[in-house]
Amino acid sequence: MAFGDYQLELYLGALSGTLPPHPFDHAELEANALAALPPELRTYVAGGSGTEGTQRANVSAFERWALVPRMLNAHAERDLSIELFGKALTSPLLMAPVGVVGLCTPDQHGDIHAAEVSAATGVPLIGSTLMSDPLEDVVVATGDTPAWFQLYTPKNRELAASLVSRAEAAGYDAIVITLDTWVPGWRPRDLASGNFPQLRGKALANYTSDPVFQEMTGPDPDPSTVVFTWAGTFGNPLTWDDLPWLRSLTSLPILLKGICHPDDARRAIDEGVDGIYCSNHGGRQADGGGAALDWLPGVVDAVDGRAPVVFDSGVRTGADVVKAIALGATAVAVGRPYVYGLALGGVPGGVHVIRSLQAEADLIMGVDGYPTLSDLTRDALVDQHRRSS
Ligand SMILES: Cc1cc2nc3c(=O)[nH]c(=O)nc-3n(C[C@H](O)[C@H](O)[C@H](O)COP(=O)(O)O)c2cc1C
Ligand SMILES: O=C(O)C(=O)c1ccccc1
Repeated sequence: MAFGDYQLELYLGALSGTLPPHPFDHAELEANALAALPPELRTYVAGGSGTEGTQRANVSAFERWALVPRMLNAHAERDLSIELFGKALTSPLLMAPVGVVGLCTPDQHGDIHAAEVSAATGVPLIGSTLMSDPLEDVVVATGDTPAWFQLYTPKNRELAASLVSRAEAAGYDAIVITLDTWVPGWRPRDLASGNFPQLRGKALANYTSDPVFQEMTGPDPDPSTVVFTWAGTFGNPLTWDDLPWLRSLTSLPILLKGICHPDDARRAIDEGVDGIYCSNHGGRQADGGGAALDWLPGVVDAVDGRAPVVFDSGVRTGADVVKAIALGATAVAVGRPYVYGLALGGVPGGVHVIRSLQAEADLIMGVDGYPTLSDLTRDALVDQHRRSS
C-alpha cells in the first residue's frame, strides 16, 4: 500500500466512523506504549541523559522553524522519493537503529518485527548491533527493502571485522558506525532503577552467534560469562587514526553516526566516508548539548553535497520530516516513535507510525505548495528566533 492510499483509507475510514486502533498523537502513543511495555524497559526506551534537557531540546527545536505556505502551486501528487546509495526509496524516511527493539514485543522478536515493518512500508531499517535475533535472520525479514547495519565497534578488532563481514554477506546495503556511544551516557533514570538490559544478557544475539565472540567466551558459556565478555569488548574509544582500518573492513558504503560539528563532517568526507549521520543519539548520551537539529545546517554546509546527510533525534511528526529536509538532510530517521508503535500494536502498530509520518509529510507538502523534496530548500523556512530578536 502506498502512503497516499493509507491517507485515503484513514480519511474515509474515520469519516465513516472506523477509527484506527493506534493513536496519531505522539504523546498519546508514547503514554500507551510505555504502559504496554514491561516496567524495566520503560525508562530505558523513553529516557535520556542527565536532566533530559538535550532530549527535550531535540523535540522543541523543530518549533523554531516555520514553513512558509506557497499558493497556486498545487499538485495533486507529491514526490517524496529519493535515491540513496543507488537504491530508490519512496520517501526520505529511515528506521533508526534501536538496540532493544527486540525486547519491545511480547515474543522478544521485535527486531524481526521491525524488519517486517520495513518490508511493509519500504522504509529501510538500520539494524542495531544489539539485536535479540542474529542479523542474518533480521535482514531476511526486510524483504525487498534495503537495510543497513549499525556497528558498535568492539575493542576486539577481529570481532568488529567479523560483524561487518557477516552484515555484508547477509545482504545489508550500508554500514553505519555509531561514534557517540563507545561508553554509555549518564542516565539517571536507568541508574535509579538499576537497569541496563544488555547487562542482563539481553539483545546480545549478534555476539553469541559470532564465531569470534564464541572463541572469546569458550564453548557453552554461562550467561554471566557472556555478559562479562560483552562488557569487556563493547565500546572501542575510536579516534581518527582508526578510520582507515574501519574503511578497510568493507566495500559497502560507510556512514558515521553522531557527527554534529562541521569540521568533523568535513574531515570524515575528506577521509573517504560515504555518508554523514547527524544525530545526538536522541539525547541519550550527553546532556547539556543543543538540539541535534541546530547542528544540521552546519553539517550540511560542510558536506557541501559531497555525500548524503542522514538526520535523527527528535523527529515526531511529518512536519518535522519536512523541516529537516528543508534544512538540508537527505534522509530522516525516526527512533522512539516506531518502537512505541511496535510495542503498542506489533507490526501493524509500527506500520501505522511510519505511514502516518509519510502521510502527514506528504499532505504538508501538498497544502503548502512544495510538491517535491527539491522544492524544500532553506527558503521554505523562516527562523522564528531570528525574526523575534
Ligand atoms: C531504546 C533506544 C536504543 C537505542 N539503541 C541504539 C543502538 O543500538 N545503536 C545506535 O546507533 N543508536 C541507538 N539509539 C539511538 C537511535 O538510533 C536514534 O539516534 C535516536 O533514537 C533518535 O532520537 P529519537 O528517539 O528522538 O527519534 C537508541 C535509541 C533508543 C531510544
Ligand atoms: O541505549 C542506547 O542508546 C544504546 O545505544 C546503548 C547501547 C549499549 C550501551 C550503551 C548504550
